[in-house]
Amino acid sequence: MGEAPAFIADDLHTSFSNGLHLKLNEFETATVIGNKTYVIGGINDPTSTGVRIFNKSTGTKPKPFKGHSTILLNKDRILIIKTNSKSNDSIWFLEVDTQFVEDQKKKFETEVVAWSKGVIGDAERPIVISGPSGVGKGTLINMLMKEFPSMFGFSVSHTTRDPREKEENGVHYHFTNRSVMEEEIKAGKFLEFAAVHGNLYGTSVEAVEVVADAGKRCILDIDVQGARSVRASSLEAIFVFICPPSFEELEKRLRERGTETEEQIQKRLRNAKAELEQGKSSGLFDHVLVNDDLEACYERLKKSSHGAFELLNTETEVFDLPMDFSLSKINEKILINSGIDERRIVLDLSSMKGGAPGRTRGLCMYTTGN
Ligand SMILES: Nc1ncnc2c1ncn2[C@@H]1O[C@H](COP(=O)(O)OP(=O)(O)OP(=O)(O)O)[C@@H](O)[C@H]1O
Ligand SMILES: Nc1nc2c(ncn2[C@@H]2O[C@H](COP(=O)(O)O)[C@@H](O)[C@H]2O)c(=O)[nH]1
Repeated sequence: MGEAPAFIADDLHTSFSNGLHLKLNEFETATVIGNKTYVIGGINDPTSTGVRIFNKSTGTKPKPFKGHSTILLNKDRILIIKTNSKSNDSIWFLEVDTQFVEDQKKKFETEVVAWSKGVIGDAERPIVISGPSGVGKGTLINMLMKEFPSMFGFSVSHTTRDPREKEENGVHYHFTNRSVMEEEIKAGKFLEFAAVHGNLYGTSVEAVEVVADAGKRCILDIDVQGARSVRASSLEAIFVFICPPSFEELEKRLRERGTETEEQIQKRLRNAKAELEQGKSSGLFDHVLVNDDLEACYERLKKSSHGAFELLNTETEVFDLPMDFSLSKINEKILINSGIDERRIVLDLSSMKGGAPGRTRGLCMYTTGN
């Protein structure tokens, strides 16, 4: 029996215990086994009994919609264009064999397909900043956010550690507890997570999406293990490692910050040794900066994030897609030919790149003709 992840067709409105919504055709039955739904029967092909297999799907799904057209792209994703919709909510992808789907398959050890929304416009590569505790990552990031508030957005991580004085939930971290976070990790909500200095820390997919959706470049402050996970993920980031000028200076900064107990400081310093070795030698990082003089390091950080200071194109025109259209593909351009007038809408996929998992940016859409 051939097994292919299936696209869920029109009129998605029956719910199954595995969270799947679909409408069965006449004479079809649906059986849920684990996270797969087997739809058997159907009246479309009288010569055989069709079997459709609906696998576990992940990502933000589109709201149920009636009309759509599909086109297969590179055999790794299906492009779905909704009819009678606004251009900013018309483009969806069902990823069947992308890197993101492969990652999810490994994680869940099951077949997975993933929805991702096509987003028109650009999103610059996120910046991952790592380095031992107390080296000055947060200080440098704050300087960047203060100088360029509309350009950079901070990825607010989840953590199971207690908030420090002046730390706000949802601003500095999403403070949570271990059992809740473990459940959310199992549910695939995290792009990366790691046990750091005795607590769990993680970057949710949503934390990155929120920043990208605001048209800003995302900054992640995460440890070396997290950086390694992000490097292996579908997020195309720039990786920067911050070193102290000496171990003694690192200890001094950590103590003078005054936010940890002596026991915690000792633990962080022990971990710093391994982190410094990995950071400097692993080839994981694109840039290694020494934070001796703060201003000088900040200037080098800005240079490392090359391209970051170009203006982001966040303004995109919104227009209506027709009720009826046909699709054709020429190279990297999808032509949406209106069935009613001479108007033709062009979707240019040539610069297609991921701003965040579950979101595809770098798409350009424009109209030609009347
Ligand atoms: N170049 C510098 N020279 C002197 N002090 C610095 C420098 N950079 C940062 N600091 C100070 O070092 C302390 C630690 O900095 P910061 O909190 O930014 O570190 P961090 O790397 O974000 O730590 P953590 O990973 O624990 O969050 C702060 O008190 C900060 O003011
Ligand atoms: N892997 C991840 N590491 C993270 C994340 N958020 C923060 N961190 C790192 O944890 C340590 C300690 O942070 P602190 O706020 O308790 O001092 C530091 O190295 C951070 O970079 C995350 O989401 N994932």
